[in-house]
Amino acid sequence: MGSDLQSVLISKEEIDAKLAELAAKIDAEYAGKDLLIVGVLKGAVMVMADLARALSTPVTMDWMAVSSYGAGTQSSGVVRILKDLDTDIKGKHVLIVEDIIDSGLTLSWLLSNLGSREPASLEVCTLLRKPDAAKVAIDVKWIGFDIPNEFVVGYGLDFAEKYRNLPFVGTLAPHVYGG
Ligand SMILES: O=P(O)(O)OC[C@H]1O[C@H](OP(=O)(O)OP(=O)(O)O)[C@H](O)[C@@H]1O
Ligand code: HPA
Ligand SMILES: [Mg+2]
Repeated sequence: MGSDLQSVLISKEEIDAKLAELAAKIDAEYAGKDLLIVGVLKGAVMVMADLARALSTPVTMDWMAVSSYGAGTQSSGVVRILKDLDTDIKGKHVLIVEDIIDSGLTLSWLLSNLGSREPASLEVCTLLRKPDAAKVAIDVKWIGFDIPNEFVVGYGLDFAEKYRNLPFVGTLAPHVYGG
């Protein structure tokens, strides 16, 4: 596992099973509708890739890049758009796909930003959520796992851009980030 990691919190098998479960629910919700899934770069790349392949509903995919964490383990609270959507979402059914909701600040900002573009519907699917870290309340329709308020890495999630390619979600040893 390497000395930088403290423990495996959610295994690859648990992630796969959860995404299959979420995909079945999303398929049922959007049957007969055109669905655009929007991945929030960079963290959501793994969830997007695996969730999209677990869905039976044909989807189109677009990406937004925002950043609020920089190189630290605390949200700066300031969300910057690094890359906007390529497509106009007016009148479309949009599902935002996230890796994690931590303080909720990123998603709260995204929901208001994308909501103002008048989509037909706007929902959220996230693999992880930290209920004890919430600074704003957000209505999230599909949640994979509620996790403790610890900094996690892997399966898209980084610490200073590292560890995104781990196939599981793990906790980082405090010495790595000065904890
Ligand atoms: O609920 P919050 O406290 O706002 O945190 C969640 C957001 O933070 C992470 O993104 P980050 O800004 O680190 O960019 P990245 O996806 O490129 O790593 C994560 O991917 C979410 O988008
Ligand atoms: O726990 C986390 N780990 C990695 N990136 C994050 N972005 C928000 N919370 C986290
Ligand atoms: Mg990050």
